[in-house]
Amino acid sequence: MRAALLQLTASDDPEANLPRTLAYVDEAAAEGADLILTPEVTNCVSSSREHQKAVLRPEPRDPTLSAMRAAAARHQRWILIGSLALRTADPQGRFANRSILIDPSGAIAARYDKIHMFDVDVSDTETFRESAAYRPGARATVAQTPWGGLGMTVCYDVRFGHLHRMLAQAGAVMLSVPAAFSPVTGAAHWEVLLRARAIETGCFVLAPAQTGQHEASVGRTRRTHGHSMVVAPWGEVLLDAGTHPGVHLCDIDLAEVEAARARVPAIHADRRWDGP
Ligand SMILES: O=C(O)CNC(=O)[C@H](CS)NC(=O)CCC(=O)C(=O)O
Repeated sequence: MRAALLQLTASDDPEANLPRTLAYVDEAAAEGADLILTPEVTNCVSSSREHQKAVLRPEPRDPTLSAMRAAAARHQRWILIGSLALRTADPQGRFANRSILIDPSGAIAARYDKIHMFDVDVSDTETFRESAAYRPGARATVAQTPWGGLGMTVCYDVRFGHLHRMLAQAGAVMLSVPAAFSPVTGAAHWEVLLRARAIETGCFVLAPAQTGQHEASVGRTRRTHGHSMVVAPWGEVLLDAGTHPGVHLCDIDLAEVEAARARVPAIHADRRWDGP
């Protein structure tokens, strides 16, 4: 199976971001990718709630989603939109941070709303209150694909190891971790967290990331860590995309999942304790 991770530097303008994303999808399809993955908030990286209110749409009217569904059908490939920021019917006006899997007919195969909100003071200058803008999801999702179960997560979820273990126990052989990681925590934690999740679960970890300096017409600009990554179930880093935007390909042999789990059966046979 050939995966293509699209590393993006999205701005806060969904209309301006879309042509670049679609050009990368075309490139990935031409390179023979079976599954094309994009980062968290593919449509809009913004720090301004007012701006988001003005530019975001609910799922049925989101132009990025419509265009990606058409692209999946045109190329007959699977596409995982790492996430879209979407309007919802939430009475408090909060958005959804929603990961969406599209099948090769262009139909939506699965959805996952990010569960863990990044409400963190990383440093004096880097503070995040994701829960002020987004409504957290409440349901974990393992999507069925031709290559086996795909456990869907988003960004900060990567720090909650039990979610990933649960996804693996529910049948995941791949975990998607689309991200817009902060540069400070990225440098310290990103790779080791992804490798830990892969080793603990015996899953392939597919982690497409936002990278670089994100242009913003409103509010403060943001920087992200980049380093989109694929990690094998034994823990090897198969792909580290560095910090340049673009299409990054990685060939994956799903037989490695059972091989790793047979060598160290921590996810199935040797499990004894499921919490208090
Ligand atoms: O804000 C949006 O529009 C979309 N959401 C994000 O970019 C989120 C919240 S700010 N980013 C993360 O979860 C980074 C986690 C991270 O960096 C860590 O765990 O260290």
